[in-house]
Amino acid sequence: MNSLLEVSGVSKEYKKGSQSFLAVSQVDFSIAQGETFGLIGESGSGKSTLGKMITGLEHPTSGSLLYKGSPLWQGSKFSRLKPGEMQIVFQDPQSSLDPRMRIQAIITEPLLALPPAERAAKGSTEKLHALITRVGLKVEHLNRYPHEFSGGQRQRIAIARALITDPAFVVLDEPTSALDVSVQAHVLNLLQELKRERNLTYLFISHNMAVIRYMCDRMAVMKQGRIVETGSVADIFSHPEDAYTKTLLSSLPSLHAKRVDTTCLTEQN
Ligand SMILES: Nc1ncnc2c1ncn2[C@@H]1O[C@H](COP(=O)(O)OP(=O)(O)OP(=O)(O)O)[C@@H](O)[C@H]1O
Repeated sequence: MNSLLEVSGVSKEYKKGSQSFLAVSQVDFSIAQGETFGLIGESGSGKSTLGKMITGLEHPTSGSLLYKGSPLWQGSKFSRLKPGEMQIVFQDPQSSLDPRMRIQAIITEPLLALPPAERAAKGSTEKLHALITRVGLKVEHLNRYPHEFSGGQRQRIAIARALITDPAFVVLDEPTSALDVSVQAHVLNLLQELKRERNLTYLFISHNMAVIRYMCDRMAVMKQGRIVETGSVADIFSHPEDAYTKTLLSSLPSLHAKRVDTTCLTEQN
């Protein structure tokens, strides 16, 4: 298996005055090229902190993060191999989109990190129109503001913003948790399709076992900053070993549902 990302012994300690708190403790896992790797755990278990360390938004206290075999962190500096190679989509599109910016400016903002020629190529009118249409929105939406859209549409805008740089690796941090159930499956299906079309690798963070089962190839279960179980989704769902994983599975309403239910949905975008 070719690892795209290798996380080894990674910890994150937050300090507040004389107090310190270990949000992530000695975490190890790897993600192969083309895989969707799920991270599940209760609120506060360290999932988002891990996603932020991988994408350079938080600095690990210790441990190593290798991307394509090269360290992501050099001392206290995050070193991406190529700007825009990694992107992150956050849970709440309401707060992650600047209300004062038009959609076109929001989607093209990540291109500012790219060299001018690449910025021009990736932000061409043709590419922008193709991308906005591909995520299920319209070209005329580019002139509007975030408040003019539904939650599902706003998350489609956030997905377009993440993809404009043609990333290879995307962290999806609870990308559908803030959405109505009727909209969730549409956005999940869009993410699956985009992954296939663009040869993406995902780290998919969720607290919903059904969503992890639907989306992921392998997964890790986190509790209080530690990984308690890692394996293929099929193995963990059929033979969970850790007591906490068993608890998560027992709280799943329909353990035998292989898919997120898309049958009774109405498209709300
Ligand atoms: N910047 C910070 N300063 C101090 N503590 C923090 C900071 N960010 C996160 N924490 C703490 O670290 C722990 C892990 O938080 P994190 O957001 O990673 O958890 P999570 O598993 O993603 O939770 P959720 O599912 O609710 O998003 C929590 O106890 C949180 O309060």
